[in-house]
Amino acid sequence: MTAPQTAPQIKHYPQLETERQGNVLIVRLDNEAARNSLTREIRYSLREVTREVQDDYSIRAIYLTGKGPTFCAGGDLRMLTESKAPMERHRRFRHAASFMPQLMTLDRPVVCGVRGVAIGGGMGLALMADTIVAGNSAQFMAGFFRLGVVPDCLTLFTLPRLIGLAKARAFFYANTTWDTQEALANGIVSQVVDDEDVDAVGIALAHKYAEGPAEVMGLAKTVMLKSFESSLTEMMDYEDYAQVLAQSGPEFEEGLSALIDKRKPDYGAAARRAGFSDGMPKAKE
Ligand SMILES: CC(C)(COP(=O)(O)OP(=O)(O)OC[C@H]1O[C@@H](n2cnc3c(N)ncnc32)[C@H](O)[C@@H]1OP(=O)(O)O)[C@@H](O)C(=O)NCCC(=O)NCCSC(=O)/C=C1/CC=CC=CO1
Repeated sequence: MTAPQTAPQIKHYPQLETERQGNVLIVRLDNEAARNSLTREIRYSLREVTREVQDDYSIRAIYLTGKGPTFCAGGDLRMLTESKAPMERHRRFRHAASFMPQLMTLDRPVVCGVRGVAIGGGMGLALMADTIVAGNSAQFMAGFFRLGVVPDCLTLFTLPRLIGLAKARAFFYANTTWDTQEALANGIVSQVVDDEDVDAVGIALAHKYAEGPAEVMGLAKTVMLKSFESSLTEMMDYEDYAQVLAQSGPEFEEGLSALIDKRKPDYGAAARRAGFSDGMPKAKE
């Protein structure tokens, strides 16, 4: 039995544009009129597409970006004028938040391309990615205290870890805006390119990541995220567990034999041959 050559199509989700390029999924926030703010539709769609990717190991990396000149204007301000009843608010925000841990912990590399403003929750969304490629116009803005809301979209998790507690406090308290050079100097973006090159560079990087042992990289990502809440001995255990899993999988088999044969490994083909492309074990070729 041979593996299918054409990649399965991704479902359509409201206010998201999705495109399959081989084993890379491109996801574009698609609500330019409201500056890609995090509407119910976008949050729901991000949650659902992340779930779909979670189950589909034929997708080996993601490129996330926004359509139009603004990456993401953060939380949908219209939500703030809706009912103030505490339980209703709680439910609404829990629902609003449900895509975040899924995207943050997705066991596949995520590259984010940012052009224009990434403010508040929009910056939070970008920081959930493994790597950010910024265009010249990119601006990373705190935004939360201007509005009188607590920083959310996991920024209280990601930013202190990325830049340290003292710098994160100052960033939020002073309602800071970083241009690309400041974002680069603070290490939240990996490179700055012309706006028109952001997609090409970001997608090429996602393909490069996808060429790697994506499932093994996913294990490493999961263990890395645990490092902030674990002791040294727990980390030894996680590493050990991840290593045993990795070395029992097709990607390690491929990596080792490619090294011995002095050829470039084809991890994608190895994973396809093993038949786990949609998360369900299949008969081997
Ligand atoms: C700098 C801007 C992002 C873009 O400026 P500009 O290109 O000049 O566009 P505008 O004319 O201002 O806006 C165009 C239309 O988009 C609507 N819009 C913009 N931002 C939002 C938003 N966040 N939610 C809903 N709609 C938005 C705007 O109303 C215009 O619509 P009309 O054409 O119909 O009039 C600039 O737009 C800007 O500064 N926006 C606000 C950014 C902001 O403060 N975001 C919130 C940060 S805090 C956060 O994200 C967290 C929460 C927490 C909890 C709950 C709710 C919210 O946020």
